[in-house]
Amino acid sequence: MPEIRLKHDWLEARQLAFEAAASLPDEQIPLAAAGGRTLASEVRALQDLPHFDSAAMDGWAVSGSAPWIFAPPGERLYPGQASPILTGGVLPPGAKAVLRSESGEETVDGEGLAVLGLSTTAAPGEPKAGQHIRRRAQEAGAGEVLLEAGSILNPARLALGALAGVDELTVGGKPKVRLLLTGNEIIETGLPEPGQVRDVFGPQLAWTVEMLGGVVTGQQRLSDELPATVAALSEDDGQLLISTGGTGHSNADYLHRALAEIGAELLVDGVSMRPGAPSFLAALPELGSGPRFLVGLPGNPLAAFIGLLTLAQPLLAGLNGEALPEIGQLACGVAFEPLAGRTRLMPYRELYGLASPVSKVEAAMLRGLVQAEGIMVVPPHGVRMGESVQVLPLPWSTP
Ligand SMILES: Nc1nc2c(c(=O)[nH]1)N[C@H]1C(S)=C(S)[C@@H](COP(=O)(O)OP(=O)(O)OC[C@H]3O[C@@H](n4cnc5c(N)ncnc54)[C@H](O)[C@@H]3O)O[C@H]1N2
Ligand code: MOO
Repeated sequence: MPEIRLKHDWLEARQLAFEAAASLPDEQIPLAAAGGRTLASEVRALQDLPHFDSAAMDGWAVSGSAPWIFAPPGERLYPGQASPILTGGVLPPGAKAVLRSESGEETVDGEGLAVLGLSTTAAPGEPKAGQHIRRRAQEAGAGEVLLEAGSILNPARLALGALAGVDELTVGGKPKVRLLLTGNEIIETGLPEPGQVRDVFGPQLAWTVEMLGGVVTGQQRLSDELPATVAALSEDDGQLLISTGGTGHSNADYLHRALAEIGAELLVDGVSMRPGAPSFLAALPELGSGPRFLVGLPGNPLAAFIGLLTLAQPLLAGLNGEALPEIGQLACGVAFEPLAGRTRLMPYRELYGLASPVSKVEAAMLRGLVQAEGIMVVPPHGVRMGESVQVLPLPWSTP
């Protein structure tokens, strides 16, 4: 466990959050739930693909050349025999080709026997040997590697897994995240009255967390009271809880009291940054299924987003077995005075190749973030105009 210290500077807090997490073990999950996951072990064809010879067209399986008489369905065909078949149907033994329905005509000969001949629209030479037959193993032989370990399971790969008859896949472990939204003043629909606040996290935080590599298993409104908070922190259902609001130490804030009551360990107790200073990271007591963490985000919307990038993003990267996300560099378009001990995280746009801060970026605002292309990291000692600053991409602008 990292050493516990209070009020970490921004870089240190980010690093601590990353180091707190060990990469999760691989897991087996149902194929249909594996979209977007990283395959941990290769998938081989369990049998030939396809596993039997079949028709690629509706029509007749035929042997020899026209005219054909009909053999009993499914039985071996001898030269001069045919039997009806549908696309995907099992080819009877002895079939040399499939004549598609447009190219054949069933008639009755002089003795009243059903006969298949070529229609007037049949192409010259039709049916060629092997025509319209899907051969066994033409896509893959049994044992061939179909999907490489390390590949991201996109829709085509999932479909191929299904075609191969696979029911479960072994994928890299991904952190399960539950969201706890505090605040008795929060309403989820309609226009808030004075004293009420419209919830800005419910509609998007889960999505943002998914972009950062978490699997959100649930989202819960948490009333401002101690027993409910203790109960919510004591459920054994994943690796990470992310809370919003209630990071303060007022009578209405219960997170810190609940953490103390359950014996949690504060790994990052506030970050010397603006906004988002009260953001914290705690290690929760283990309940049987491995390490559990709580990232506490402040209630102010922009502050919460900065807390998410500072603590939750690196923690999720660590749990996913990924590297700490890289920080970019950009020349700064304005000068910033020093701000004792505080790193400023400012939404910016790139203008003429320079990082230029946007307006409306107070902790409780959101219009600045809407205009932003990234977050610039202004160190406590300030920045001269034209000097390089560190920049973080927004989760939704990451390639
Ligand atoms: N005496 C002090 N007061 C405050 C301090 C301080 O150091 N001393 N720090 C300020 C800072 S900085 C922040 S940030 C906030 C942190 O507040 P909390 O995390 O305790 O959050 P709340 O008090 O619950 O809410 C703050 C603010 O955010 C609004 N909020 C909460 N949830 C939502 C939501 N789901 N959607 C939209 N808005 C939400 C809430 O209504 C409040 O307006 O504390 C400062 N105070
Ligand atoms: O840091 Mo608070 O996070 O200013 O709103």
